[in-house]
Amino acid sequence: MDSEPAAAAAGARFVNVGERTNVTGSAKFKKLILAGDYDAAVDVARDQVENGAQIIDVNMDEALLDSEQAMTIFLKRIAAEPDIARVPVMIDSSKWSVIEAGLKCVSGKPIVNSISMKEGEAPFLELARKCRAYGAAVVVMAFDEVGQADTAARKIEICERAYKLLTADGFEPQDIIFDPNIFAIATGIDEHRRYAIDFIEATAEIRRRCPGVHISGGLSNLSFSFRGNEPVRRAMHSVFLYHAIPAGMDMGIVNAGQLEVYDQIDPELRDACEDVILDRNEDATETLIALAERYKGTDAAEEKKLAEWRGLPVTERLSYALVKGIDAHIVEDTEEARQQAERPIHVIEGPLMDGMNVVGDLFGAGKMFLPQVVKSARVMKKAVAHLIPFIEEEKEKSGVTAGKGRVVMATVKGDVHDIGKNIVGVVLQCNGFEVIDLGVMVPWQTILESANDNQADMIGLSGLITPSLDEMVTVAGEMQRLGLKTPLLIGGATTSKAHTALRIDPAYEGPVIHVLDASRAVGVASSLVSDTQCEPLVAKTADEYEALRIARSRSGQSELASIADARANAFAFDPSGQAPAPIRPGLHQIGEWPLRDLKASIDWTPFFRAWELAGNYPQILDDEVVGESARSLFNDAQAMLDKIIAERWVTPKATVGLWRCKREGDDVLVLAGNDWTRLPFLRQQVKKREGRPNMSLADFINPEGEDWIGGFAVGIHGLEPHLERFKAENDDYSDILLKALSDRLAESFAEVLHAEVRNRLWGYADEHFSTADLIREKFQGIRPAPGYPACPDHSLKPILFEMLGGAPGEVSLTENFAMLPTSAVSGFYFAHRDSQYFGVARIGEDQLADYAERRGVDLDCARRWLRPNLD
Ligand SMILES: C[S@@+](CC[C@H](N)C(=O)[O-])C[C@H]1O[C@@H](n2cnc3c(N)ncnc32)[C@H](O)[C@@H]1O
Repeated sequence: MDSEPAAAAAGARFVNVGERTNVTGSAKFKKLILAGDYDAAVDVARDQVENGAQIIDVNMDEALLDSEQAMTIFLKRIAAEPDIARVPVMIDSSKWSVIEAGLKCVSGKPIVNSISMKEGEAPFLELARKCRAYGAAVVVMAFDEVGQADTAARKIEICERAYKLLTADGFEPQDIIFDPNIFAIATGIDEHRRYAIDFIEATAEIRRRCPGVHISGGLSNLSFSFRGNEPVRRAMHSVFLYHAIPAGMDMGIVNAGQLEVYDQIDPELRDACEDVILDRNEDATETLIALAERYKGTDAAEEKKLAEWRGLPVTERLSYALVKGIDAHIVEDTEEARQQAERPIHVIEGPLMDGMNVVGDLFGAGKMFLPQVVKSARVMKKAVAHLIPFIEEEKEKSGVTAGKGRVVMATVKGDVHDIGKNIVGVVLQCNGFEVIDLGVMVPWQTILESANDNQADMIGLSGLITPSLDEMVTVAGEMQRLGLKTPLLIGGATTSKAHTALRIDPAYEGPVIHVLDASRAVGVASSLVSDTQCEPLVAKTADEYEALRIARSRSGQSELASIADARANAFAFDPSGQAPAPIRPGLHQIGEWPLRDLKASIDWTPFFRAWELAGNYPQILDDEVVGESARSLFNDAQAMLDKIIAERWVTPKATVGLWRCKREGDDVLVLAGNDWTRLPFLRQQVKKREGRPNMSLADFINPEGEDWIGGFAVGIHGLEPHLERFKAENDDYSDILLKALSDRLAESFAEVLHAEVRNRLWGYADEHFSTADLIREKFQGIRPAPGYPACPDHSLKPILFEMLGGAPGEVSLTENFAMLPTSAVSGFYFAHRDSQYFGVARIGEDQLADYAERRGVDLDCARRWLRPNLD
C-alpha cells in the first residue's frame, strides 16, 4: 500500500474512506449514475475528497445497471480529475468481473473491496492472487465457510487464518485490510449488545496476532437502528471511533464531512452512546432510544436553515455571518460585496456595521452573550482585514476605524493580566469604537503619550492584582499634573466602585468612572462621546462617588483591637491536629505534568465567569438564559483543549518545597536550604465577638516545637506562538479562549499538585476525592496565596520564590509581584487539621509598624504594599 495507510498503521492517523460514490449506499449517487449524469457523479467524488476522504469507495452493484460499464466510465472520469485522482480508489463489488473492470482503469494503487473465505480457502486464495497481479491491496471480510463472524473469538480466528494463508502465499501484510464486521447495535435484541465491543476487542487482538495489517469497517451499520436521526448516528460513530482507533482500527468507511468531535457531543448523548457501544449497563439501549427522541428532526431543520442562509443576497449573508459568528465564508462574501460596492469602505460602513449593530443591540438587550460577541468580532475583523488593502489602495486609510470614538487601553505597570481588558476592547470595537490597546505592564508615561498622540476620547485602565490599584492612582495623579481632562475608565478584578471613589477619583479632576464589566463598557463609552449624555453621566458619577466618600467617613470603620490584644486572642494551636513530618522533604522540581490529567480536574465555573456568563458548571449548560451561549463556548473550549493536549501547545511546570519550620510570634522561620528565612504573617485586628479568635496563618504552626510548612509555584508555558498566530489571523476569540483555558490549566495543576503533596510528597493524607470534592477543597490542609485575603501582602512572593530556589516552575515576578507567565499559581502549604482560609481585613498603624520591622522594609514601603488593608 502507499504511504497513507502506512502512516495510519503507525498510529499517525485514521484514514477516512468516502462512502458516497456507492450506488448501494447513496440514493443520490445511484440516481445520477442511472441517469448517466457522470459530471454530477464526479462532483460527488470531489466533494468527498474536499471533505477529507483519503480513499474513495466506488460501488456500482445495481441490478438495473451494466455495472462493469458504469465502473469503467466512472473510474476513467475521475482518473482525469487531478484533485480526485490523488486519492486511492477502493473498488467495491461482489462480482469479480466488475472488480476486474475497475482494476483495469486505475493507475495508482487500487484496493479491492472485498474478498473472503466464504467459499473456502482455495477460491479465496485464487481471488487474492488475481488482485495481487494487479498490484492491489485487499479488504478481507471476516467471513468463512460457516458464515460472518459476530463474536470477538470468531473474528480473531478467521482473520488470523486468512493472514497466515495470505502471507504464506507472498502477500505483504500492509496490503491486507481486515474488516471484522461492524453490526447494528441498540436493536433491542440481546445478542446484538456486544457487537461493538466485540469489534473493538477483536481489533486489538488481530493487530497483535497479525502484525502489519490494517483494520477497517463500515460505520453506518452500527447506528442502523437510528435511521433518520443523523445527530444520534453521528454521535454513535464518533464515540465508536474514539474507542476503536486506539484499539487499532486505522481505516473506516465513514462520511468524512459528518463526524462529530468526540468532546463536542452533548455529554448526556455521549454517555448514552458510550453505554450502548461498550455495553455498560442493562438499560443502555432504552436510555439512548429515549434520548434520541430529543434529537429527531434537529438536523434537517439545521441543514435547511444553512442552505437558506447561503442563498441570501450577499449583504444579508454578511449580516447573518456576523450575528451567528460564522467565519467560514466571510472572506468570499466580503469580496463579493466589495465587487458590488462603489468603494470598499462602503462594505464596512454598510452591511458590516449593520450586522455589528444588530450584535450590539442583542448584547445590550441581554439576548446575546460575550462569547458570541467576541466570535462576531472575529468575523468582523477578518472581513475588515480583507478590505484594508483595497482601502489603502484608495488611500482611504483614515476612514476605516475612526468610528464613534477612540479609546486607549492598557493593563498598568507591574500587571500582566489582560483577559478582561481584551474582552472590553473587543466589545467596544464591535460597537464602533477605535481601540488602541497598549497591552500589559504599561507605565503611565506610555499610556499618556499614546492618549495624546492619538487624541484619545478616553483612557481605560485595567489590573488584576492589588498593587495595580496604586498604579492606577499614579496614572490619575499624572493626568492631573499634566492638566488633562480626558475621561478615565477603571476596570479589572480587584478594582471597585469604592476604591475608585475613595482613591482614584480624588487624584484627578477629570471624569473617573469605574466600569464593572464588559457589558457596561459600551454604555459608558457611548455616553462619554455623546453630546447630550456625557455631562449627565459625568455629573451623576461624581455625585455618586462623593456620596460614597461621605458615607464612608460617617459610617466609621469597625473597631480595631491593638495588635497585642489581637495576639492575645489568637487561634489556639491544637497539637493533636499537627501533620507528621513529610515523607519527602526538600525541593521537588516537577518537569512536566500530563495535560490530560489536568483537563480532567478543571474547575469550569470560573471559566464561564471570565466570559461574564453567570452560573455554576455543569448546570450553566442547561441554563434557560445563558445555556445556549455557555454550551457553544464550552464546545469550542473542549475542541481547543483537545488540540492543546494533542499538539502539546503548552507545558506545565512546577516546583514544590517542604521545609522544617518554627514559630516566632506571628512570624514563621523556615529552614529552606541552609538558612532560616523569616515569613512574617499578618493578623486580624478587627474586634471579634466573644469566643471568635483573631487569626493569623502563623497560628497553624506549632508555637512550641518543631513543625513543617510548604510552598509551591506552577506555571503554564508556551502560549506565545499560538497567541501570535491568533493575532495574525485577527482571531481575538481564540486568543481569549486560549488564555482562559491556560488559566484553567494552571488552577487545575495547583489543585492536582496539592493532592500529590498531601498524598505522596508530604504524605499526611490518603484521599480518594472526586474532582468535585477536590474543587470544594474538602481535604485537610490549605494553600494560601500571597495577595489573597489571609496573606494579602504580594511582596511575600519574592521570599517564597527564593525559598523555592528562584524562578520555581520557571515562573518569574514583575516589579509589582505579578507572576509571569500569566497562567501561574503560587502559595504556601499548611497541613494542620484546623488550617483554614480567612481574611485579614483592616489592620492598625501599630501592626503596620510592627510588620514593616519584621518584613525588614521602611514604613512607607509597607504602607504601599498593605494599602488595601489600611483604608
Ligand atoms: C482562587 S481559588 C482557585 C480555585 C478554583 N477551583 C479555580 O479553579 O479557579 C482558591 C484558591 O485561592 C486561594 N485562596 C482563597 N481564599 C484565600 C484566602 N482567604 N487566603 C489566602 N488564599 C486564599 C487559595 O490558594 C485557594 O486554593
